[in-house]
Amino acid sequence: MTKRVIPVVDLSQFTKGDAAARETFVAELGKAFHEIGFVGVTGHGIPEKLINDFYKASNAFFALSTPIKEQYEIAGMAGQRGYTSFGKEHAKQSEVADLKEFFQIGQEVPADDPRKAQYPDNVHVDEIPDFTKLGLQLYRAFEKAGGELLKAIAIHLELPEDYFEAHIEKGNSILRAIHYPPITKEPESAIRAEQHEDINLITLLVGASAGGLQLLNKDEEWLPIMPEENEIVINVGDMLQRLTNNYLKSTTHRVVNPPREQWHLPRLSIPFFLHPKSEMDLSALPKCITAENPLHYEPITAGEYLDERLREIGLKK
Ligand SMILES: O=C(O)CCC(=O)C(=O)O
Ligand SMILES: [Fe+2]
Repeated sequence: MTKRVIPVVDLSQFTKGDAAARETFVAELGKAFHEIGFVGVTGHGIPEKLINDFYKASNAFFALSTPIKEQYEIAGMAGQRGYTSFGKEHAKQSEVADLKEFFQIGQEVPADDPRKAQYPDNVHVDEIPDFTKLGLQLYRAFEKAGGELLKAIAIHLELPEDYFEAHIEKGNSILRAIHYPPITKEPESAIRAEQHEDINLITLLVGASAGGLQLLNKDEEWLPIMPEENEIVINVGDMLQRLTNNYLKSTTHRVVNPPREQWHLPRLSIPFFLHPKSEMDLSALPKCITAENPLHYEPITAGEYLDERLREIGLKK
Protein backbone atom coordinates (compact mmCIF):
# COMPACT_ATOMS: atom_id res chain seq x y z
CA MET A 1 0.00 0.00 0.00
CA THR A 2 1.31 3.45 -0.83
CA LYS A 3 1.60 5.91 2.02
CA ARG A 4 -1.45 8.09 2.56
CA VAL A 5 -1.06 11.81 1.89
CA ILE A 6 -3.83 12.78 4.32
CA PRO A 7 -4.80 11.02 7.56
CA VAL A 8 -8.16 9.31 7.91
CA VAL A 9 -10.55 9.54 10.87
CA ASP A 10 -13.79 7.70 11.66
CA LEU A 11 -16.58 10.15 12.48
CA SER A 12 -18.69 7.43 14.13
CA GLN A 13 -16.07 7.41 16.91
CA PHE A 14 -17.27 10.93 17.68
CA THR A 15 -21.00 10.53 17.08
CA LYS A 16 -21.35 7.08 18.68
CA GLY A 17 -18.17 6.48 20.68
CA ASP A 18 -17.48 6.81 24.41
CA ALA A 19 -15.67 9.76 26.00
CA ALA A 20 -12.22 8.34 25.24
CA ALA A 21 -13.06 7.66 21.58
CA ARG A 22 -14.44 11.19 21.21
CA GLU A 23 -11.35 12.70 22.74
CA THR A 24 -9.10 10.77 20.36
CA PHE A 25 -11.21 11.84 17.39
CA VAL A 26 -11.06 15.52 18.40
CA ALA A 27 -7.28 15.37 18.80
CA GLU A 28 -6.78 13.64 15.43
CA LEU A 29 -9.11 15.97 13.55
CA GLY A 30 -7.55 19.04 15.17
CA LYS A 31 -4.04 17.86 14.28
CA ALA A 32 -5.02 17.16 10.67
CA PHE A 33 -6.72 20.56 10.23
CA HIS A 34 -3.80 22.36 11.87
CA GLU A 35 -1.01 20.57 10.03
CA ILE A 36 -2.43 19.70 6.60
CA GLY A 37 -5.86 21.31 6.37
CA PHE A 38 -7.20 18.06 4.86
CA VAL A 39 -8.54 14.82 6.30
CA GLY A 40 -10.30 11.70 5.03
CA VAL A 41 -13.47 10.79 6.91
CA THR A 42 -15.20 7.41 7.15
CA GLY A 43 -18.24 6.63 9.30
CA HIS A 44 -19.79 9.90 8.09
CA GLY A 45 -23.36 8.58 7.89
CA ILE A 46 -24.02 9.83 4.36
CA PRO A 47 -25.99 7.02 2.69
CA GLU A 48 -24.10 5.43 -0.17
CA LYS A 49 -27.29 5.01 -2.17
CA LEU A 50 -28.02 8.71 -1.96
CA ILE A 51 -24.54 9.54 -3.21
CA ASN A 52 -24.87 7.05 -6.08
CA ASP A 53 -28.35 8.26 -7.03
CA PHE A 54 -27.21 11.89 -7.08
CA TYR A 55 -24.17 10.93 -9.16
CA LYS A 56 -26.45 9.30 -11.70
CA ALA A 57 -28.81 12.27 -11.81
CA SER A 58 -25.83 14.65 -12.18
CA ASN A 59 -24.42 12.63 -15.05
CA ALA A 60 -27.82 12.69 -16.73
CA PHE A 61 -27.98 16.47 -16.33
CA PHE A 62 -24.53 17.13 -17.78
CA ALA A 63 -25.32 14.81 -20.70
CA LEU A 64 -28.10 17.20 -21.80
CA SER A 65 -27.35 19.46 -24.76
CA THR A 66 -25.70 22.81 -24.09
CA PRO A 67 -28.78 24.88 -25.14
CA ILE A 68 -30.93 22.91 -22.72
CA LYS A 69 -28.44 23.25 -19.87
CA GLU A 70 -28.15 26.98 -20.56
CA GLN A 71 -31.85 27.37 -19.84
CA TYR A 72 -30.91 26.63 -16.25
CA GLU A 73 -28.16 29.26 -16.10
CA ILE A 74 -29.82 32.23 -14.49
CA ALA A 75 -28.47 35.76 -14.87
CA GLY A 76 -27.82 37.80 -11.75
CA MET A 77 -27.42 34.76 -9.54
CA ALA A 78 -23.58 34.69 -9.42
CA GLY A 79 -23.85 30.96 -10.12
CA GLN A 80 -25.24 30.40 -6.63
CA ARG A 81 -28.23 28.41 -7.93
CA GLY A 82 -28.55 26.30 -11.04
CA TYR A 83 -26.12 25.86 -13.91
CA THR A 84 -22.81 27.61 -14.64
CA SER A 85 -21.54 26.85 -18.12
CA PHE A 86 -18.09 25.67 -19.20
CA GLY A 87 -15.35 28.30 -19.06
CA LYS A 88 -16.96 30.77 -16.61
CA GLU A 89 -15.20 30.31 -13.27
CA HIS A 90 -11.51 30.92 -12.79
CA ALA A 91 -9.25 30.86 -9.72
CA LYS A 92 -8.78 34.36 -8.28
CA GLN A 93 -5.17 34.75 -9.49
CA SER A 94 -5.82 33.15 -12.88
CA GLU A 95 -6.71 34.64 -16.27
CA VAL A 96 -7.81 31.35 -17.81
CA ALA A 97 -11.01 29.61 -16.84
CA ASP A 98 -11.16 26.12 -15.37
CA LEU A 99 -12.14 23.19 -17.63
CA LYS A 100 -15.45 22.57 -15.90
CA GLU A 101 -19.18 23.22 -15.77
CA PHE A 102 -21.28 22.88 -12.63
CA PHE A 103 -24.70 23.03 -11.01
CA GLN A 104 -25.33 24.49 -7.55
CA ILE A 105 -28.03 23.82 -5.01
CA GLY A 106 -28.45 26.09 -1.99
CA GLN A 107 -30.26 26.47 1.28
CA GLU A 108 -34.05 26.18 1.37
CA VAL A 109 -36.15 27.59 4.21
CA PRO A 110 -39.95 27.54 4.70
CA ALA A 111 -41.96 30.26 2.95
CA ASP A 112 -42.67 32.10 6.21
CA ASP A 113 -39.03 32.11 7.37
CA PRO A 114 -37.51 35.61 7.73
CA ARG A 115 -34.52 34.32 5.77
CA LYS A 116 -36.61 33.39 2.74
CA ALA A 117 -35.75 36.61 0.89
CA GLN A 118 -32.04 36.00 1.40
CA TYR A 119 -31.99 32.60 -0.27
CA PRO A 120 -32.97 32.45 -3.92
CA ASP A 121 -35.10 29.49 -4.99
CA ASN A 122 -33.35 26.38 -6.21
CA VAL A 123 -33.51 25.59 -9.89
CA HIS A 124 -35.46 22.50 -10.94
CA VAL A 125 -34.59 20.69 -14.15
CA ASP A 126 -37.62 19.50 -16.12
CA GLU A 127 -35.64 16.82 -17.96
CA ILE A 128 -34.21 15.28 -14.75
CA PRO A 129 -36.99 15.72 -12.18
CA ASP A 130 -35.09 13.96 -9.35
CA PHE A 131 -31.86 15.91 -9.73
CA THR A 132 -32.52 18.86 -7.41
CA LYS A 133 -34.68 16.77 -5.08
CA LEU A 134 -31.87 14.24 -4.53
CA GLY A 135 -29.37 17.09 -4.27
CA LEU A 136 -31.39 18.60 -1.43
CA GLN A 137 -31.44 15.26 0.40
CA LEU A 138 -27.68 15.02 0.02
CA TYR A 139 -27.40 18.66 1.14
CA ARG A 140 -29.13 17.79 4.43
CA ALA A 141 -26.89 14.75 4.96
CA PHE A 142 -23.78 16.88 4.37
CA GLU A 143 -25.07 19.58 6.74
CA LYS A 144 -25.45 16.96 9.43
CA ALA A 145 -22.00 15.40 8.97
CA GLY A 146 -20.42 18.85 8.65
CA GLY A 147 -22.14 20.00 11.85
CA GLU A 148 -20.63 17.04 13.74
CA LEU A 149 -17.15 17.82 12.40
CA LEU A 150 -17.52 21.44 13.48
CA LYS A 151 -18.59 20.29 16.96
CA ALA A 152 -15.35 18.34 17.22
CA ILE A 153 -13.38 21.33 15.97
CA ALA A 154 -15.10 23.62 18.49
CA ILE A 155 -13.99 21.26 21.28
CA HIS A 156 -10.47 21.26 19.87
CA LEU A 157 -10.49 25.08 19.89
CA GLU A 158 -11.67 25.04 23.54
CA LEU A 159 -14.97 26.64 22.57
CA PRO A 160 -18.38 25.37 23.67
CA GLU A 161 -19.24 22.24 21.63
CA ASP A 162 -22.24 24.02 20.09
CA TYR A 163 -20.25 27.16 19.10
CA PHE A 164 -20.86 26.75 15.36
CA GLU A 165 -24.42 25.46 15.64
CA ALA A 166 -26.24 28.80 15.64
CA HIS A 167 -23.96 30.12 12.88
CA ILE A 168 -24.54 27.23 10.50
CA GLU A 169 -28.22 26.57 11.19
CA LYS A 170 -29.98 27.61 7.96
CA GLY A 171 -26.56 28.74 6.73
CA ASN A 172 -25.59 29.67 3.19
CA SER A 173 -24.01 26.33 2.22
CA ILE A 174 -23.78 25.17 -1.37
CA LEU A 175 -23.84 21.70 -2.90
CA ARG A 176 -21.99 21.74 -6.22
CA ALA A 177 -22.02 18.98 -8.83
CA ILE A 178 -18.98 19.56 -11.05
CA HIS A 179 -18.47 17.99 -14.46
CA TYR A 180 -15.04 18.07 -16.07
CA PRO A 181 -15.73 16.95 -19.66
CA PRO A 182 -13.40 14.76 -21.69
CA ILE A 183 -10.43 16.73 -23.02
CA THR A 184 -10.47 16.87 -26.79
CA LYS A 185 -7.48 19.07 -27.64
CA GLU A 186 -4.28 20.10 -25.88
CA PRO A 187 -5.30 22.83 -23.42
CA GLU A 188 -3.05 25.89 -23.73
CA SER A 189 -2.57 26.34 -20.03
CA ALA A 190 -5.89 25.56 -18.42
CA ILE A 191 -6.33 22.67 -16.05
CA ARG A 192 -9.53 21.12 -14.73
CA ALA A 193 -9.43 23.29 -11.60
CA GLU A 194 -6.58 25.75 -11.12
CA GLN A 195 -4.97 25.99 -7.70
CA HIS A 196 -7.13 27.74 -5.14
CA GLU A 197 -8.32 27.77 -1.56
CA ASP A 198 -11.98 27.28 -0.69
CA ILE A 199 -13.91 30.30 0.61
CA ASN A 200 -16.18 28.65 3.18
CA LEU A 201 -15.71 27.13 6.70
CA ILE A 202 -15.13 23.51 5.63
CA THR A 203 -15.65 21.56 2.41
CA LEU A 204 -16.91 17.97 2.29
CA LEU A 205 -16.17 16.18 -0.99
CA VAL A 206 -17.61 12.83 -1.94
CA GLY A 207 -15.48 10.48 -3.99
CA ALA A 208 -14.70 11.96 -7.35
CA SER A 209 -15.20 9.61 -10.29
CA ALA A 210 -11.52 9.88 -11.29
CA GLY A 211 -8.20 11.01 -9.81
CA GLY A 212 -6.64 14.41 -10.27
CA LEU A 213 -7.15 16.18 -6.93
CA GLN A 214 -3.87 17.38 -5.43
CA LEU A 215 -2.87 19.47 -2.43
CA LEU A 216 0.15 21.72 -2.04
CA ASN A 217 2.14 20.77 1.07
CA LYS A 218 4.43 22.93 3.21
CA ASP A 219 7.41 22.00 1.02
CA GLU A 220 5.55 23.29 -2.07
CA GLU A 221 5.08 19.78 -3.48
CA TRP A 222 1.85 18.73 -5.18
CA LEU A 223 0.59 15.49 -3.64
CA PRO A 224 -2.32 13.39 -4.94
CA ILE A 225 -5.39 12.81 -2.78
CA MET A 226 -6.86 9.37 -3.45
CA PRO A 227 -9.80 8.64 -1.17
CA GLU A 228 -10.74 5.03 -0.51
CA GLU A 229 -14.21 3.67 -1.12
CA ASN A 230 -16.73 5.28 1.30
CA GLU A 231 -14.28 7.94 2.40
CA ILE A 232 -15.09 11.60 2.00
CA VAL A 233 -12.43 14.29 1.84
CA ILE A 234 -12.76 17.28 4.15
CA ASN A 235 -10.74 20.46 3.99
CA VAL A 236 -10.54 23.72 5.86
CA GLY A 237 -11.70 26.80 3.95
CA ASP A 238 -10.56 30.41 4.24
CA MET A 239 -13.39 31.40 6.61
CA LEU A 240 -12.26 28.88 9.24
CA GLN A 241 -8.63 29.79 8.65
CA ARG A 242 -9.52 33.44 9.16
CA LEU A 243 -11.58 32.76 12.30
CA THR A 244 -8.67 30.82 13.80
CA ASN A 245 -6.07 33.40 12.72
CA ASN A 246 -4.30 30.78 10.53
CA TYR A 247 -4.17 28.13 13.26
CA LEU A 248 -6.30 25.86 11.05
CA LYS A 249 -4.97 25.74 7.50
CA SER A 250 -6.89 26.43 4.32
CA THR A 251 -4.63 24.44 2.05
CA THR A 252 -4.15 25.19 -1.63
CA HIS A 253 -5.45 22.46 -3.93
CA ARG A 254 -6.22 21.87 -7.61
CA VAL A 255 -7.49 19.28 -10.08
CA VAL A 256 -4.97 18.39 -12.79
CA ASN A 257 -5.66 17.07 -16.27
CA PRO A 258 -5.29 13.32 -16.70
CA PRO A 259 -2.56 11.79 -18.87
CA ARG A 260 -3.41 11.86 -22.58
CA GLU A 261 -4.60 8.24 -22.67
CA GLN A 262 -7.31 9.21 -20.16
CA TRP A 263 -8.46 12.41 -21.87
CA HIS A 264 -11.62 10.69 -23.02
CA LEU A 265 -12.71 10.13 -19.41
CA PRO A 266 -14.87 12.82 -17.85
CA ARG A 267 -14.64 13.52 -14.13
CA LEU A 268 -17.55 14.20 -11.81
CA SER A 269 -17.13 15.44 -8.26
CA ILE A 270 -19.53 16.68 -5.60
CA PRO A 271 -18.21 19.15 -3.06
CA PHE A 272 -20.40 20.61 -0.32
CA PHE A 273 -19.19 24.05 0.70
CA LEU A 274 -20.31 24.54 4.28
CA HIS A 275 -21.02 28.23 4.86
CA PRO A 276 -22.39 29.98 7.94
CA LYS A 277 -25.16 32.54 7.85
CA SER A 278 -24.02 35.73 6.18
CA GLU A 279 -23.99 37.77 9.40
CA MET A 280 -21.45 35.54 11.17
CA ASP A 281 -18.54 37.63 12.40
CA LEU A 282 -15.27 36.11 11.16
CA SER A 283 -13.08 38.20 13.50
CA ALA A 284 -10.27 36.02 14.84
CA LEU A 285 -11.02 34.11 18.05
CA PRO A 286 -9.17 35.79 20.95
CA LYS A 287 -7.54 32.46 21.92
CA CYS A 288 -5.93 32.26 18.48
CA ILE A 289 -4.19 35.64 18.77
CA THR A 290 -0.88 35.33 20.62
CA ALA A 291 2.53 36.99 20.73
CA GLU A 292 3.89 34.32 18.34
CA ASN A 293 0.82 34.50 16.14
CA PRO A 294 -0.34 38.14 16.03
CA LEU A 295 -3.62 39.13 14.38
CA HIS A 296 -3.49 38.63 10.58
CA TYR A 297 -6.92 39.86 9.44
CA GLU A 298 -9.36 42.75 9.69
CA PRO A 299 -12.84 41.94 11.01
CA ILE A 300 -15.33 40.98 8.29
CA THR A 301 -18.66 39.17 8.16
CA ALA A 302 -19.13 35.95 6.22
CA GLY A 303 -21.50 37.70 3.81
CA GLU A 304 -19.06 40.53 3.00
CA TYR A 305 -16.23 38.06 2.58
CA LEU A 306 -18.23 35.81 0.23
CA ASP A 307 -19.20 38.79 -1.90
CA GLU A 308 -15.59 39.88 -2.28
CA ARG A 309 -14.49 36.37 -3.25
CA LEU A 310 -17.30 35.78 -5.77
CA ARG A 311 -16.19 38.91 -7.62
CA GLU A 312 -12.58 37.70 -7.67
CA ILE A 313 -13.49 34.38 -9.26
CA GLY A 314 -15.65 35.91 -11.98
CA LEU A 315 -19.05 34.71 -10.75
CA LYS A 316 -20.28 38.10 -9.54
CA LYS A 317 -20.05 41.27 -11.62
O1 LIG B 1 -13.31 18.41 -8.17
C1 LIG B 1 -12.71 18.25 -7.11
O2 LIG B 1 -12.33 17.14 -6.72
C2 LIG B 1 -12.39 19.44 -6.23
C3 LIG B 1 -13.00 20.71 -6.70
C4 LIG B 1 -12.65 21.88 -5.84
O3 LIG B 1 -11.62 21.93 -5.24
C5 LIG B 1 -13.61 23.00 -5.71
O4 LIG B 1 -14.60 23.05 -6.46
O5 LIG B 1 -13.40 23.85 -4.85
FE1 LIG C 1 -11.68 23.55 -3.80
